[in-house]
Amino acid sequence: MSSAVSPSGVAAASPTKPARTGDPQAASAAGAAEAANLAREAIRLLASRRLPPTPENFSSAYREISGADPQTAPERVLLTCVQALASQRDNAAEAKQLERAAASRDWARVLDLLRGGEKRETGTARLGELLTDLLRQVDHPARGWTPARKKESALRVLEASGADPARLSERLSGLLRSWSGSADADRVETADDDSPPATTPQDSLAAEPARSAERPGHTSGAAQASAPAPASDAAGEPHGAAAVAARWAALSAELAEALADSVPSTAPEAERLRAPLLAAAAGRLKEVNEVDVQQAADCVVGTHRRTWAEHAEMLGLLRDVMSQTGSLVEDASWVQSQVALVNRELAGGVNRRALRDIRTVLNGASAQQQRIKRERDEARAAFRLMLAKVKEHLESVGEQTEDFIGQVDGVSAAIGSATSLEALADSVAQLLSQTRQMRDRVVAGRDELVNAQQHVQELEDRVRTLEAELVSAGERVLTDHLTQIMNRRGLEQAFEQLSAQSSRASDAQPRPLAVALLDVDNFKQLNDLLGHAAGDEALKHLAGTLRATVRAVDQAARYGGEEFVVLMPDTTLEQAQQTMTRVQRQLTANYFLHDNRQVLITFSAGVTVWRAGESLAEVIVRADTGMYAAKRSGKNRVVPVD
Ligand SMILES: Nc1nc2c(ncn2[C@@H]2O[C@H](COP(=O)(O)OP(=O)(O)OP(=O)(O)O)[C@@H](O)[C@H]2O)c(=O)[nH]1
Repeated sequence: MSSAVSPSGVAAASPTKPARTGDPQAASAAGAAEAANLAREAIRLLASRRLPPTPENFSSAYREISGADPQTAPERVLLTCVQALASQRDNAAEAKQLERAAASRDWARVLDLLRGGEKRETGTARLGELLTDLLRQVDHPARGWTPARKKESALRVLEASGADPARLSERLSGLLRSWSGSADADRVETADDDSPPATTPQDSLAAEPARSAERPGHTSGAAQASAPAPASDAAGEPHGAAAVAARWAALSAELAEALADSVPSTAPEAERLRAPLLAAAAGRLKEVNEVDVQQAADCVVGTHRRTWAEHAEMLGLLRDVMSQTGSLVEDASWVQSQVALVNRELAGGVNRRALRDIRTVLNGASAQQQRIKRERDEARAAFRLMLAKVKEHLESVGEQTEDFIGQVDGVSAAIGSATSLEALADSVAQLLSQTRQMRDRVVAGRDELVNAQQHVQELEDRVRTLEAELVSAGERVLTDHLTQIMNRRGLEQAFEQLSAQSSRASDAQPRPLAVALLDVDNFKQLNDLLGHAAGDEALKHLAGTLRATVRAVDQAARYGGEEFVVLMPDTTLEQAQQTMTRVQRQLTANYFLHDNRQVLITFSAGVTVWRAGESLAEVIVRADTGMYAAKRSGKNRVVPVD
């Protein structure tokens, strides 16, 4: 849930409009805990529906869960949200500041901290917020700042900052501070500007006729058309306050358009967020309100922040890969598989957790590789030593054998010429002693060789074990840590292989690849009744049953949460349906045991057959329609989709 709830989203949800009717002192500890749980559940619900945690969405989710309006206990709810956000901060000092500000009900400070903090690092991320503040504040007169003067100073900042978002952010921050009376506007606006500051906004504008409106590629014609008709000079050029108004209308339109362009198309409700901004870009400023702009800005800021964080993570990962390549070249196949893994991650759109996983694996693998290298070097040295010993031994055996043969010949001659029994006995005793010595030397040499060979064997075994560990470290990144079956990444890899295999099928030998999507029935209820840990065990039980029931060539994966996917090569739609029904029967025969109680786990599934050229996501969407049909028609069934 932490990834689904963006800090900026919750910041927008709560502190911007804190209700002031709550009575925290009257609330009992139990009531506060309940409110905290409800708030957490509300945020979870929003995350599961992929809705941004705006004040409206939050209120309706809270109402849906509790049946009550969160406005009845606003401060408690707010406090819970801020505490949740604080607990997600990496920076302990920032987390403490947040908690302290929330505890003292200093919501303005909370908002400031939520907006400041991490975003200070990224000029781009800050920009969305600054532009929102700028739009919001510009029409409000402040001490020493008429709206016209504000607009004029904003124009100067924008024009003087070029295309550098960090510079623009810094200057806009300064400008906003100066509007609120805490800084010198001219210093901020012209900090590294060579041109002397204009004496008045009007002078400045008169000296530089409507530059922004003339910019090539500028698309705010509609905005200009709908702005109040500016007063014109003899040449037809607007001037004075009218010129300011015209340029401001153009600028607002440009800003709105830029903000609309920055809302990523993948964002939930992207079209809804973009619509009011596009209306503003077309000059229909009345259709836009503060909440719309704030929501869009939050979305843009959140996306930028994630992108920057992922970017930083990716750079770190690439650095790791580069620094590890040297030590990994010993095992080229392993390197290739890891490089393929990294490439796949990068191609599929990076996300922080995946990158962090890969990084951990690569770091572990690098250390492992170093150990392998060391032990392999030792094994090689021991082997060389053993060879040297064998050679030495063979040489000495050769010499000794020659000596021995000489001695035996000598003794034979002595035996042949022995004239007495005593002389014969001496010669035989000599022969026996020489034979014994020879045998002792052979045994000693053999023992030495056996020891050396054992040592080499041990070292080789160790290298083999380490290499196997290295491979399993690579595989770990493809395995779901809870159920020990494949995770989504593993599934993608298996799908690539099996779909390629299925593509090679001929008419004479069709190789259909069936895909099943399973979703556990009433899993929330199971979690609620038996606890989350039991829920985890139930998932493990299901994964184990799945793996044990399908064929070895079938690939089962945890797709996420309580959803599983099974890829079944060489399987028709009908066979796939039968297989999933068999898994269901197996689950009823093989109950999940919790505290010695039998708990029946059922699932609903959709099955379909992959069509050539389809992506994994596409075929899963089709299986998903079957799964939903199974849920709607009473659950615990399998629905095939052609
Ligand atoms: N214990 C546990 N629960 C999880 C895990 N992942 C997701 N869940 C929970 O699974 C539940 C899914 O709930 P719903 O999507 O409402 O689905 P359901 O209760 O199974 O309802 P139906 O699908 O309509 O049968 C949520 O409560 C999630 O918190 C997990 O890894 N472990």
